[in-house]
Amino acid sequence: MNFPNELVLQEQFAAAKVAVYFANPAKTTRYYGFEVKKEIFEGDFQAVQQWRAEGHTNPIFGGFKFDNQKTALSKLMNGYFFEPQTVYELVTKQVYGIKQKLPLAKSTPTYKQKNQIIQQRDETTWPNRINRVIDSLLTQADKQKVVLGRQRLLQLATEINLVSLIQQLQEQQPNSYHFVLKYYDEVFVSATPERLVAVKDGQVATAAVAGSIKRGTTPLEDTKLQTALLNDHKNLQEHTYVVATIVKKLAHLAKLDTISQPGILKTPQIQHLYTPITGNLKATKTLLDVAQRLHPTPALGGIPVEWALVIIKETETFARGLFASPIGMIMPNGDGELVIGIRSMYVVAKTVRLFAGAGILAESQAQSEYQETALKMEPMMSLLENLA
Ligand SMILES: C=C(O[C@H]1C=CC=C(C(=O)O)[C@@H]1O)C(=O)O
Repeated sequence: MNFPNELVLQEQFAAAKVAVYFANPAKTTRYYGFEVKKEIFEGDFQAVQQWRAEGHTNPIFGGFKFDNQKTALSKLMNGYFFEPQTVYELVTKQVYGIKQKLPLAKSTPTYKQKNQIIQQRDETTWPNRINRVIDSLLTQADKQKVVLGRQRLLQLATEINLVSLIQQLQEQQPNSYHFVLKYYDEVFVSATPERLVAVKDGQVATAAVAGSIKRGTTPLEDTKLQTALLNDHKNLQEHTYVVATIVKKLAHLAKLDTISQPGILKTPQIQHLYTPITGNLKATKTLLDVAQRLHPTPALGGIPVEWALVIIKETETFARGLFASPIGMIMPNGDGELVIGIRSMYVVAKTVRLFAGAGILAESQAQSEYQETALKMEPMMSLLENLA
């Protein structure tokens, strides 16, 4: 049997009952997995660890739910992992010193008209709720940060074309991980720039991604915004909290390399403060041990974390499910990669929920945090606006 080309895999994805597509930011590794060999619903870290230890021959894909809140919405959003019956791995090949980039699949468009967003509803009370949280941060010196999210509800004219969705992701979001998980009529999509943890051959890699600003419309404006972000007190503080917490939490699991000053991570719509954190994982420790220890980092939860989780529950109007959660892949040998389910949406037929959050500190301005969440919804909005 010939190895199918990527378009065939995308068509298989659209036709499958259960499927996954997972790609790294450079798109040098792209996975497609189809149909269920084994699955687990609502597994927490321990349950998935145990389920995994029973053995699997193929990689496992899926995600955890963010916290202990359950959503009545769906099975998928309450946490779902599956071992596909078939997994295809498309990898860039090193051909005698020349790195051959894998060509991205392209279908000849047969459509005449793009899908349309016919209704949009935002949570307009969000800034008021955020102001209350800012007030309580101002009066409690021991509470530093909480990441609060909001939803946007959309109605589409027609159901999503999944072949077009994967192709548009590849075209529009070159610097992010892609994760598309399909379970019957439910689909969760993320174009996230944020890695929670990758483990390979005893090496662990994570990163702090927190602190954001928009992209400029010209190279000059873009550089000015980048400089502003690198010198902005609120964003630097927000970022420092995340780095310090990750380093502290990893101390007994890994021997970390030296941590550098924050750099910049750019996606087409937004730029972030970014600090990669790497090291040697202690023997006997696994990807899931590290993920359990780190989640939720203060880039998705807050400081102190227990307080932040209560504020999230009180302030947000929905259970997060896979939004802001560890999602990704675990290899049969226990290595793998989990990323964070942000810049994401949840689709059932023609109804779409977009999610975005922002780090709230005492010095935050509710209105500018609202704008930041709108910016973080842009990747999914732009995807939907261009779907066949
Ligand atoms: C919660 C989100 O972003 C987090 C990740 C990166 C930067 C963030 C920030 O600058 O606020 C957030 O902590 C989201 O995109 O929905």
